[in-house]
Amino acid sequence: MDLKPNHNSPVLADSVPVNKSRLGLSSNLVPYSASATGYSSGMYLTIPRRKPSKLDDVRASGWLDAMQSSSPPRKKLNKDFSFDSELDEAESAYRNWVMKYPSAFTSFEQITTYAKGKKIALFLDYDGTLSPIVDNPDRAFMSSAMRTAVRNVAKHFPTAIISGRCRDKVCEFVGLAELHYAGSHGMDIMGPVRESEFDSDNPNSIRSTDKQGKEVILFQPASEFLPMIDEVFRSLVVSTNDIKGAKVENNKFCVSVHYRLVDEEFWPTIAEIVHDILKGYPKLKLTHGRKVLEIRPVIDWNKGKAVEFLLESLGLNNRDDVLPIYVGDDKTDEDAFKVLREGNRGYGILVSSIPKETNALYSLKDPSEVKEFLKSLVKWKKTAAI
Ligand SMILES: O=P(O)(O)OC[C@H]1O[C@H](O[C@H]2O[C@H](CO)[C@@H](O)[C@H](O)[C@H]2O)[C@H](O)[C@@H](O)[C@@H]1O
Repeated sequence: MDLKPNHNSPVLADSVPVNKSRLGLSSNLVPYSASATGYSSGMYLTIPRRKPSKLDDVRASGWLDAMQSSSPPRKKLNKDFSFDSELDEAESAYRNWVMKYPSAFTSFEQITTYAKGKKIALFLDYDGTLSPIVDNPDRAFMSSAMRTAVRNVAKHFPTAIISGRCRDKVCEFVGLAELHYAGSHGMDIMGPVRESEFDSDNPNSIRSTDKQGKEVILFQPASEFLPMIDEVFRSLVVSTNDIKGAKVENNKFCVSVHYRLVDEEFWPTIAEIVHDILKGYPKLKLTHGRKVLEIRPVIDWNKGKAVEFLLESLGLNNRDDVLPIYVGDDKTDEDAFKVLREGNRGYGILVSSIPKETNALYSLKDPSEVKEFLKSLVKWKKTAAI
């Protein structure tokens, strides 16, 4: 089966910009200028080397570059108070990008033609996909129009939310009991019980009940990391306490360190703090999100694996008559796009208003386009059923 739209779709890597430090040319390997050199007591010219600082560590690891590139640059006004040519360039770059990753709207017919006779399974990320990105993560509410769109779509297609947030928090934000939820980037899944698949010996899989009293399976592949994550969360809260605007969020199996409201001057300090704490925890790793550093266990589990797990528990995995669609905006969603893209299993839709490297096949500009796309799916399903 060929799900690809009509474009060459390169599989691309991490979008951290390439610079000297990523190429291993860290600043302490570069000779200093003449003014910094001196003669030793002997005859030889020596080049004093600065002791590598913590800042070098975070630079060399590419963290600072990634932090700086984790959100679109601000639009600039020129002295005539009109947007300068950078904007035109940005627009034309976006137009070129959309040719490579067509809008799921303009390709709607292509998508639905392929979906005819198939069962669509829908996977939705939360922040930046169902809710717009806002300064305060505790106030990233979904509009009631979006909630209605998600509720309606879930009446026709099995629908799951897969978020980096703690599962309870994202359940509360979405507020729809009829959906399936995976929190902590897929490391905390509440899915339906499938007797045939339930492995009672698997310590990561336990039977539980949801808030409505329905029997469910809780799959938590990183459960052993809970005390460690909690410890790191507490250390980070203490260490970032004096940095204005910094916010540490406990997402149960991972921790988010937000720097959206931190003055850029202090971003290196945030990076150093996280870097230092992580040094003591080799079983934890760092990933980058939208103005957020995310600490999570080094386990082979991600949003892509969560999609596969949910498809399996819904009895929809490896079926030619099933079309999974995943909509997301962030780097962590790339794992899910990749799973769907490899083996032409389904469609990934990246939500972005700026060009980004992605494994998705289609794009949508922002959450309001996501809402319209969901509504269109419902409309199509209703007319297709007549
Ligand atoms: O997988 P997601 O549902 O997209 O969650 C990823 C992270 O989203 C949240 O942070 C982001 O959205 C905030 C609210 O708009 C914004 O303030 C922040 O800068 C963004 O990074 C959430 O707070 C994190 O815990 C999630 O990991």
